[in-house]
Amino acid sequence: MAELLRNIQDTVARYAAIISRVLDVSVEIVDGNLFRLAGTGMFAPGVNRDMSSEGFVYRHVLQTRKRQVISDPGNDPLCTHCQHQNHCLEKFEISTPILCDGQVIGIIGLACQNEEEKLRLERKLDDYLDFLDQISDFIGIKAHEQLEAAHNRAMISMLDSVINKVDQGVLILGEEGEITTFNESARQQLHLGGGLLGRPVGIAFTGDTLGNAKEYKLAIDGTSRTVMGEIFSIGGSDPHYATVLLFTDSKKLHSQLYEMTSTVSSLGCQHIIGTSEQIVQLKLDIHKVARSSSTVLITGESGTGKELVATAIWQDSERKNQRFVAINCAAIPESLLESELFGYVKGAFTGADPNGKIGKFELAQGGVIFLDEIGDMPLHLQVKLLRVIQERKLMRIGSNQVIPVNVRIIAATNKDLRQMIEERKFREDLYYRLNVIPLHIPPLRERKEDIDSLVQFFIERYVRLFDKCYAGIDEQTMWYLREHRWAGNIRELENAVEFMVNMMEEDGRLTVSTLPKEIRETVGSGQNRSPDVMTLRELERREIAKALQRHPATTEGKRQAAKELGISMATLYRKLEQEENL
Ligand SMILES: Nc1ncnc2c1ncn2[C@@H]1O[C@H](COP(=O)(O)OP(=O)(O)OP(=O)(O)O)[C@@H](O)[C@H]1O
Repeated sequence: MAELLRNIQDTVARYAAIISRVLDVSVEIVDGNLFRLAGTGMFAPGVNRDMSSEGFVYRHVLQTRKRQVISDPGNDPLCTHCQHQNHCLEKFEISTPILCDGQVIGIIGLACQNEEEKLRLERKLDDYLDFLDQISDFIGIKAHEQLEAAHNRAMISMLDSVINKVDQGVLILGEEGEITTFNESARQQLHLGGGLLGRPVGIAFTGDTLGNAKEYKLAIDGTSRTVMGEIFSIGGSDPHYATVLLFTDSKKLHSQLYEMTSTVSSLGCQHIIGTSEQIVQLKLDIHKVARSSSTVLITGESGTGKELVATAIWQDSERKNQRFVAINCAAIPESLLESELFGYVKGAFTGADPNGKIGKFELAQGGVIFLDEIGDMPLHLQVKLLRVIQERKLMRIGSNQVIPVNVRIIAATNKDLRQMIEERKFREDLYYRLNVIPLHIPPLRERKEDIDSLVQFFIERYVRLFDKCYAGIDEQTMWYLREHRWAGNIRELENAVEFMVNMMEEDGRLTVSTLPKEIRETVGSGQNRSPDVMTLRELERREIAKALQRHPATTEGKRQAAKELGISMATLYRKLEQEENL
């Protein structure tokens, strides 16, 4: 504060000159540290000088904040300690404080050097004192403005650094809707180059509120962008700062939501294990269908890899860098499925999350939606889904806004949809809309030749995951795995291998004893076969399994099993080998 006047030294000098010209006396103006900023007449040579060792009267003014008029310099009590007390050149003195926000920031000092000047001043003293007070006020106001401007500059620079730290986009608009301030996030989200300042922005509320944010369409340079955010009116007097828009680009918001909720792994065709003719053909088909946007219907028993095939189509397609959003129509309560699929806006219906929700279709915009267990979709929703597929548009529940949909649909089911159509549980028109590209995944029991490679694949996966040392798997154990019926298909096989790796002994070998009990029992007892289709070969397999199960998985155990079966060890090994090569 004491040095405030130094920032307006030119102004101070101008006022000193005016006073001097009007009153025709010597004038000086010092700041709060008694540093002379301006001087005329006898004070002119000492401008920019530190006067703190003198100025006894000034120090008194600084303390009392009151004007001092000294009509007999040298003899006044305030002059007692002054070094010039006995040879003072001044005949009359006036010291007027300059105040800013209640503090003395400087003093206007006026001195008469002869009696004539003194008489002139004394004659109209009251008028002159008023005049000095006014000039002091002017200087004080100017200093206050300076202080405000510096304060505002500091605020703006602090605000700038704060808004550049926030993730949200910030646009500050002037009264005419032109951009007056923006942050880096706004520039990036709106994909705008330099020169944002001054550009007009059209803001239109779409009518939808999701979460705490409203949805707006921003029109800048003829392009429209959808953002979610809040608008505040600043309400000050500065026309450059009328409105603040805090926003997140809808696409960014969708990505954040997707990151938070998605559990899908981006597995491609190379992760589909199997060398059977059916799997090789399936991979070729995936590669072909991946190129289009046509709807795909994947059928197959539970655990055959329908979701894996869906992600492989996505990963092989041009949409691989867009989102893959999966929804299991059987796992979501019927009452919630519609809002999960299409979303809803704030206040859409009672019982809903009051904040609204973005639907899976919207989340998948530009990418792929995987409708798993489509056979479990209730009939009334089948109608709505059909409409979205036909019109490629949707409306959030409770909203009037039509949203264009650019999403590839992949549906999957383990149900017989044709049968369901006959039973009037599935709409025929929807079936044909979905079944544009049908892909069927055969169950594992129809492609037993894939079992070995799948087992190896899962052993490697779980050995790595559990950080175990693996030394190999017994032929006899493999035989059990090949013989099992695998009602749960690959998921069941994977679980079995995970169990076995958990049970593995210190020696790192997977033996019959590590197999899940159920597999040992069903294969051993032949329960995995239907009795009326049992061939001689199967009968033989069954008996061998039973005999092996009765003895330990050692050479001696095998010798005893062979003895019980009435065959030699060599024949037993040959038969096990034949199974392996099947
Ligand atoms: N050919 C395969 N190669 C490697 N892993 C596979 C294969 N097929 C399926 N899997 C794995 O098996 C498990 C089950 O597969 P997925 O979930 O895709 O089956 P699904 O048919 O969609 O099952 P559901 O009908 O129960 O939804 C997953 O861990 C998947 O990665």
